[in-house]
Order: sequence, then C-alpha cells, then structure tokens
Amino acid sequence: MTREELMPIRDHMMAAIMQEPFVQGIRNGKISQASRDYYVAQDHYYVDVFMRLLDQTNVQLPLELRRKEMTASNESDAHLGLAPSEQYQQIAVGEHNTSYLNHLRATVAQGDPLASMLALLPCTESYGLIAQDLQQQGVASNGFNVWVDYYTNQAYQSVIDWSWRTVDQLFAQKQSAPADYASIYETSYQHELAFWQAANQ
Ligand SMILES: Cc1ncc(CN)c(N)n1
Repeated sequence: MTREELMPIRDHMMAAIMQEPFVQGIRNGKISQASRDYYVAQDHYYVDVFMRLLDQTNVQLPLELRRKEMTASNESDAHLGLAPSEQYQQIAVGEHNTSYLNHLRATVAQGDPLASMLALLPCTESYGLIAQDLQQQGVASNGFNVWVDYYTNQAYQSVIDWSWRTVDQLFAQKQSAPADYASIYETSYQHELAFWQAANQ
C-alpha cells in the first residue's frame, strides 16, 4: 500500500467536513455560543487523550523515525480563539467523542506503529487542511482567525509532514499487509466528521 491509495478517502471526507456549518462558521463568524462551548469542551478532553496516544505511538516507532519534540503542541490557544464561555467546563464528554477515542485507543493498543499512525493522521491532517482552505476562502477578522492561524502555522503543519513521511517509510518497510490500513484511516475520518456534526448545538 502507498499514501496515494489513501488520498481518495481523504479527499472525499474533507469535502464533507468543509460543508459542515461549524467549519463554515469559523470562516463567517456565525457559530452560537452554545455550539462553541460544546465544541471546546469536547475538544479540550479529546486533545488531552490524543496527545498521550501520540506519545505512545512515537515510542512504537523505530528510533530513527521518532519525533523529538512531540509534546510542544498546545491547542488551548486555538480553543481560546473560539471564545468559549465559562460554561464549557460543565459540559460532559459526548458519546461521539468517547467512540472516536475508543477507536484510537484500540488501534494504538495493537502495537503496530503503522496502524497507530494511520488512526491518528486524520486528526492532525484534517485540521491543517481545514485551516488552509478557510484561509484561502478568506476568514473574517472575527477572532476565530486565531483558530485558523494556529492550524496553518508552520509548527502545526510540520507534524503533518512528519506523519506522512513516517507512514511512507513504514509502508516501504512492510513485507505483508496484515491490518486493513485504509479502513483504520477512513474510520478516523468518519469520526472527525461526526465530531463537527455534534458541535451544532
Ligand atoms: C477532534 C479533533 N480532531 C483534530 C484536532 C486537531 N489536532 C482536534 N483538535 N480535535
């Protein structure tokens, strides 16, 4: 398998994600306070677990492919850009969130670094693509541009580049293909879409 075989999945899922009202709302400034509170509550929890899974994945990689400064990323700045109210701290973790994280946990627990990387990739990659697309469309200076700036930033984009380079190398080293890598990657993308859908409160 190669990266190119996954691109149709990515393109199809990204087209759906870009239509989501919350995503378009980041561009045009039209997202209710309740939706922003709900999204930030879910994402605050999600990012915390995700970063731990990324650390575990990094350790599964051969030494020469590991990333050194893994914990440098902090998405609270992006969250603050969406101006949540204090209410967000009272919001419980949603089922869509638990279900996404369970998919990631179960995949990383298999201990196959390629499967782990492909489960985590839609998370990192889709936000980079969303932010680049919104920037090209032109984001109103509504404060939400801070969110776009965070994910178009070189520091964030470099994690995406590293992820794909690593996946390319792991594919090249693989003799056989025991796991259904395309479906692991696609399932994460479906959870990404569900995450945006759930944010419409
Ligand atoms: C659900 C989700 N997916 C992706 C990202 C970007 N790291 C995020 N913050 N939250």
